Amino acid sequence: MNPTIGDITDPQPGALARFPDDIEAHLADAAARPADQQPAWPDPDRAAAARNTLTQLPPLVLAGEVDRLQQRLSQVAQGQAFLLQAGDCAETFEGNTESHVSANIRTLLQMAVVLTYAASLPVVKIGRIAGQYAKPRSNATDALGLAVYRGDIVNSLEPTPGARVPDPSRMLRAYANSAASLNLVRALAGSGLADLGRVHEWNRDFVRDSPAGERYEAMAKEIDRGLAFMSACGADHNALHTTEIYTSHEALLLEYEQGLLRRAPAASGEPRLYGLSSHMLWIGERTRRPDGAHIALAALLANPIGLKLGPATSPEQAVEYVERLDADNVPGRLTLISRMGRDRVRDVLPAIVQKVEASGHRVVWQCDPMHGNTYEAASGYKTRRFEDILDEVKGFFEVHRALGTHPGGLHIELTGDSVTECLGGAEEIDEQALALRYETSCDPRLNPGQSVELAFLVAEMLRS
Ligand SMILES: O=C[C@H](O)[C@H](O)COP(=O)(O)O
Ligand SMILES: C=C(OP(=O)(O)O)C(=O)O
Repeated sequence: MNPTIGDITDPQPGALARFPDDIEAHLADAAARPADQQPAWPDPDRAAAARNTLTQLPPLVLAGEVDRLQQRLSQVAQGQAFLLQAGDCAETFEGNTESHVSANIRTLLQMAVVLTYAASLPVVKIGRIAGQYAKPRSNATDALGLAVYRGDIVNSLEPTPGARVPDPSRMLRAYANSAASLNLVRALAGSGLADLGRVHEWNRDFVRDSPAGERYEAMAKEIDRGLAFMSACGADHNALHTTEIYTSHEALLLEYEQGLLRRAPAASGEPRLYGLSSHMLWIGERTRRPDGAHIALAALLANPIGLKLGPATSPEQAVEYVERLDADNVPGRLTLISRMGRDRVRDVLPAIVQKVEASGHRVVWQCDPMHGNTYEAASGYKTRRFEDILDEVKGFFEVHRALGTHPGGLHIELTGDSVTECLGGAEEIDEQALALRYETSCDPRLNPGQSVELAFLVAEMLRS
């Protein structure tokens, strides 16, 4: 077992009113709405106490950083940049190690270099990191009949009844773990790991070692020449050796998100309400009921917001969400993350894109090719096929090409560890191989080889 950061003692619950009356009234309204996927805390007062502690701790990110991401996403929405958002399905406290965090960031950067080159556009990089600890689940119990694991911020994966009891002190451990990984992410973004030459060197290793490497060799060589050219021109040191990496997670666990709300001056100078648990927050497929607490909270925040849209979404509903979550009509304020499944994306997405574009709102269109393509293998492992993932991305590009809209980004579950959780890819992982290194605590992730291969294949799509 890796050491985990210890619990923080809960203070007594105190007065929660921290904001001007009108904001408190909106927050009270949001909190009173139906909230799906929340834990049944055995002692709700302890959960309130943990939330109170969070209100007194430093925010994890700063409003200025959130505003900068908003500007970057506004470029994506206007077709001037591409968005790559990726990381673990579920972070764990035990997995919050230097090697795991660095490997995930390294994989994100490797993909980003290839996409930047192919798209000839800046790539905005957002990790599913430093807070991706809460999971929505399909069922309340697991195959053993135990209360289901809802992410390390709620309960433990350990298969015992006691370990599955929701424990509010885990919110404080999640905060501490997020602070630690965020600290590392910030350092990595400003240090050698982000050096473009070094990242490309890893991609060259991938091209050399991968059974499918030959196919990507020409592009890797072009990138070599591009880097040599930039360096010969004396391109700006910062652009070549450091990068910006933003954080995101699903805003699922309401007490946690409420505890990290802060009012801070926005870029305009006006104070606004931010969710400072992360730069970007998204609302998941299972918690996006229009009258619910999650959507109401997201609507109040100054952060860029993501919204997952599954295949049952109608174009009219999509427009309602957009009007609600992008009331001020800010390009890139809302990222619509389609996760339709490879067999539905070509049928369902076009009408949604057309109707939302016609509404005049400039959203980021992002494809999550993971969550609509999950199934259970005969061995019982939850998995996804690389070819299905690729096909959904292809469908997403086809839809946007046909409509003349910008296929703005990808949302991927991956890890920098060499796991065997998704089938296929150049390594041809088959169902027997799943057992070799199946480590996810929730959904199957692409491994580094599959992730970089996907980036090269998407690069081909971007250039075609
Ligand atoms: O990551 C996403 C969800 O938490 C997940 O797909 C739900 O998984 P389940 O169907 O195993 O509960
Ligand atoms: C749960 C997730 O996705 P979705 O809400 O799309 O199922 C996720 O991205 O972790």
